[in-house]
Amino acid sequence: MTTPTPVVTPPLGSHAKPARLVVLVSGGGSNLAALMSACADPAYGATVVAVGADRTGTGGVALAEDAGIATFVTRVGDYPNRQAWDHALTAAVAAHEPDLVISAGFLKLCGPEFVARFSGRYLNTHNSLLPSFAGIRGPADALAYGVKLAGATLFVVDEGVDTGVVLAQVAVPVEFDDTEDSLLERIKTAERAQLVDVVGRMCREGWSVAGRRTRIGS
Ligand SMILES: Nc1nc2c(c(=O)[nH]1)N[C@@H](CN(C=O)c1ccc(C(=O)N[C@@H](CCC(=O)O)C(=O)O)cc1)CN2
Ligand SMILES: NCC(=O)N[C@@H]1O[C@H](COP(=O)([O-])[O-])[C@@H](O)[C@H]1O
Repeated sequence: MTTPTPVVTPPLGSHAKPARLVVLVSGGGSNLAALMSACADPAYGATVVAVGADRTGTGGVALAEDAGIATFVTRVGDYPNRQAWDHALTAAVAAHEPDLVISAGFLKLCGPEFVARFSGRYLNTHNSLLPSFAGIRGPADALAYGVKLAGATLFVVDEGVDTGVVLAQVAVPVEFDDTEDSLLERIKTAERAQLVDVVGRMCREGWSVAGRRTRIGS
């Protein structure tokens, strides 16, 4: 089998010129909070320039507002169809000229226009070890199946559902007496650390993609 030629993305940011992150949320925003906290250190190499949501009243948008970060809400129901919503979301994100777009608990599938506009620069953190347990019930599905390892996956979003190339994965044990909540919390703790670590390294060191294989740094 021939090895595909790597597509190399150079570092996006530095201490002097941090990479611009736009973060999309639908909920409490603990992943966003972890990123915001990391970005407070100039050596991290990135800054959150805007936070967007698909619904009103999210904790994530409240966190951003409290920190003086720009926010926007783009609701599917405010548009005549999904394509028009996708177009509006693309424009809302593009207005902030992001180097990276990060879905952190964003519970909407983005359409072809969005995925094409931010191709290769749109990441999602998902709370399962993909390709197992895609969708919006990852931890519950993992618990129901009885797997011994659960975890989180950071990947580059494509037009499929949780099918993009994998950038990083972290595993946590599933205990015999876990509930959905206890497992979710264990996953989220590991997921946040992974997100902060890998996004920072991508911004400072760049990354390569060869077919489905990826490498952070050179
Ligand atoms: N084109 C893509 N967009 C997004 C992806 C992706 O892989 N491809 N990942 C997500 C997040 N995600 C899981 O990680 C995910 C989000 C939403 C859904 C879904 O079925 N959503 C329904 C609505 C559900 C609701 O509002 O409660 C929908 O979009 O209509 C599945 C997986 C980020 N976007
Ligand atoms: N498939 C989408 C999905 O389930 N995403 C999950 O939502 C949580 C958001 O938490 P947060 O709002 O505290 O960052 C995260 O665990 C993320 O993996």
